[in-house]
Amino acid sequence: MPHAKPKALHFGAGNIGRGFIGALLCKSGYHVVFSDVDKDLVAEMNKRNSYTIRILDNGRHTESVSGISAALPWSDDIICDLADPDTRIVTTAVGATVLQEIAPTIAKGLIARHQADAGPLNVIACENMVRQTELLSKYVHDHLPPDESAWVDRNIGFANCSVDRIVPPGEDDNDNPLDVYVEGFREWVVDQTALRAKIEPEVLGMQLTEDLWGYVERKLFSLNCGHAIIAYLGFLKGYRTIDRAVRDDEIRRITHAALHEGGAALVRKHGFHPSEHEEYITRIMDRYLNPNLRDDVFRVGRQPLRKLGKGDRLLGPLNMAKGYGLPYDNLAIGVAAAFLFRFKDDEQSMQLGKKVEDLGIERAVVDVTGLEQGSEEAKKVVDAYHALHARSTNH
Ligand SMILES: NC(=O)c1ccc[n+]([C@@H]2O[C@H](COP(=O)([O-])OP(=O)(O)OC[C@H]3O[C@@H](n4cnc5c(N)ncnc54)[C@H](O)[C@@H]3O)[C@@H](O)[C@H]2O)c1
Ligand SMILES: O=P(O)(O)OC[C@@H](O)[C@@H](O)[C@H](O)[C@H](O)CO
Repeated sequence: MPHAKPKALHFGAGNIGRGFIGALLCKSGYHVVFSDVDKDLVAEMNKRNSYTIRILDNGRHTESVSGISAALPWSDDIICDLADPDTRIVTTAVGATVLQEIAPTIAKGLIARHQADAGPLNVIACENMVRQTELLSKYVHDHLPPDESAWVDRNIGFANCSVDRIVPPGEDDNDNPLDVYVEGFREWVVDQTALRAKIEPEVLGMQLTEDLWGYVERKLFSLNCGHAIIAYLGFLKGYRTIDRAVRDDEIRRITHAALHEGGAALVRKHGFHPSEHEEYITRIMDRYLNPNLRDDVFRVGRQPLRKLGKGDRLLGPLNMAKGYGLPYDNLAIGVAAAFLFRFKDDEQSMQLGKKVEDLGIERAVVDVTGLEQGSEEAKKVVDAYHALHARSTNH
């Protein structure tokens, strides 16, 4: 049955899905269908159809989200939703490593949409990585025959974006397990040039731009960079939450200095005004310090192999700073700390530990980060690793 309202389909009903993207779409007048692999979560969403967002800034307040529904990704309902002319927008927040898993469903749904002559649609992946929606588009095209690929190119806008709001893990003692805790700050910037249809109704708080890359790199190489450094150094000193870790003088000094190292490179590359970028850094440091969020160092540090990727939050700014001949010593400390992060429930952290054990730290650094063997930057990371390892309380 078509809904009277325009529809949005959102993959991933986790923290950012419920706490930001799905909620914003709902507030903008869409009926939001969440799709998640978690059967209990899907059942709960269909039972309650609503939840509360608790905004944890100084003056705490709440927002309620209602009129939602949910379906499992492998259900026929999702294909029907993708083929429904009322569906205007598809978003994801499943994790960058999961995009490949949802691509076959999206491809199948888009073929059905073509057959139903249901018109254009925009897809926006809200994962923390550079060119995340382009990657999803590539995976989707891998599942399309050539004639369908051509139709999708003409009718489906795959738009990259930058998405920013800290949404920590939820608390277990809520009456409604769907409730979610967020910070007040939010920013969602989308590449307007890739859209294939006007986003209608307009999504409140979604900023459209023809020049996305400055936003993407500014956010990933600043907020996420500092966040990761606090998580890894915090773990080594035995802190459980980001706000506690960043209150440690040494961690705060290294993080702040790393943000300035990456910041100097960002200012050079994107032409940001230095004093505005300074304000951006100050605001980020304040966000880390928010004591109400109690964000988990294991959530923020999760999947260190992804975070140590060449274009990701640590190596991205390090390589950029190095490229401009700027200092990067504190960024190198952050990279080194990532090699010491261990959490038994985090597969990547355990794989990373095994790699260090098998190859030794010098070769592991080269293998994981793509830094050149014997280079000044690889050496700085290895030296910082040895210094941290010697002092760590967690090893
Ligand atoms: N939490 C944040 O502060 C935040 C902010 C900005 C961006 N992000 C990005 O959003 C994404 C999700 O992060 P999160 O913190 O919400 O994680 P999360 O673990 O809370 O949510 C991910 C959800 O995706 C679901 N999922 C996993 N595989 C799936 C599949 N195949 N199909 C459908 N659903 C699937 C999970 O069950 C889970 O509910 C990540 O890429 C993250 O980098 C997170
Ligand atoms: O989601 P990840 O694993 O890429 O990164 C962890 C956090 O840094 C991240 O989720 C931030 O909270 C978020 O990017 C804030 O906008």
